[in-house]
Amino acid sequence: MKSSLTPLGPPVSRDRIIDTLPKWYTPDACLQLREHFHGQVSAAYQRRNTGTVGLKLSKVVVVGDLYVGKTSLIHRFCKNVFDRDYKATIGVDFEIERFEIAGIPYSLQIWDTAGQEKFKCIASAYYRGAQVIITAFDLTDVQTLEHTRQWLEDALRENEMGSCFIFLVGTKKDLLSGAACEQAEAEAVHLANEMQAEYWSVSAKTGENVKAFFSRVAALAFEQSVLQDLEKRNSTQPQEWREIHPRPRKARGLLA
Ligand SMILES: Nc1nc2c(ncn2[C@@H]2O[C@H](COP(=O)(O)OP(=O)(O)OP(=O)(O)O)[C@@H](O)[C@H]2O)c(=O)[nH]1
Ligand SMILES: [Mg+2]
Repeated sequence: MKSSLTPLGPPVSRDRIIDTLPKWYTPDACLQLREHFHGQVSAAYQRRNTGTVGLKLSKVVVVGDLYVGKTSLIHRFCKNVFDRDYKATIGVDFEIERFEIAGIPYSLQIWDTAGQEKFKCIASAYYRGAQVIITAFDLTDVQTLEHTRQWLEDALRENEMGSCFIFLVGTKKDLLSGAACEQAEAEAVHLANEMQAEYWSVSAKTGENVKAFFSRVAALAFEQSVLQDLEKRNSTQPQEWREIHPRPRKARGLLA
């Protein structure tokens, strides 16, 4: 499907083209069980009526303890590399990833923040305006899972209630298998439900689930952006127009 909007820069690579809503990791902790884009969103992109969404840069913030693998996860996705040596992130860093979703150009600005306590006040200055918060922990270190509550609370404090999609991500999946992996995932799924987050297990080392995870993030953020844009434009239409075209569900309802 070709976009009617002129994308900024060269065409997106083939593996950044998303035509259908990517699936969740587990239905036990997932933000959206639908297998297809929301009806209003499908109708909007078929009519090329996605407003300014094609020009939008959605902010994604990745938080979590030091050494859990935030930078490795982002680098695996954005650059397809993995570095065994640890280099602490100082403050923040970001990458921009361009997608084409349902024929519409769409970009994520992925903010990588430092887990080290001494950089926390620099990093937290960048939490504001996030559409997606990714809280990462190390599947082999249960303490890092316990700390995700605090990371999420700090990130949410800088954002409007109900305005962010939340993901809980267990990293270093390659280091666990069998019962140990199942046990760690079960604890994480439990916490994800409390946080109203979607749960994913990934490995930056092997690349397992990394592309699937970010595709899911991009597609859900895209869908929410289209719904919000439609809602905004509907609410500025005259009364008679609104009666013919009912308002879409509130985007925050996607979390239910
Ligand atoms: N085996 C394995 N090691 C990993 C994986 N992801 C990261 N690591 C290693 O874990 C260490 C920490 O990774 P980073 O990505 O730098 O961690 P971080 O969360 O960005 O750390 P800060 O920037 O200090 O907050 C590095 O030595 C990585 O090579 C993984 O999926 N599997
Ligand atoms: Mg880092």
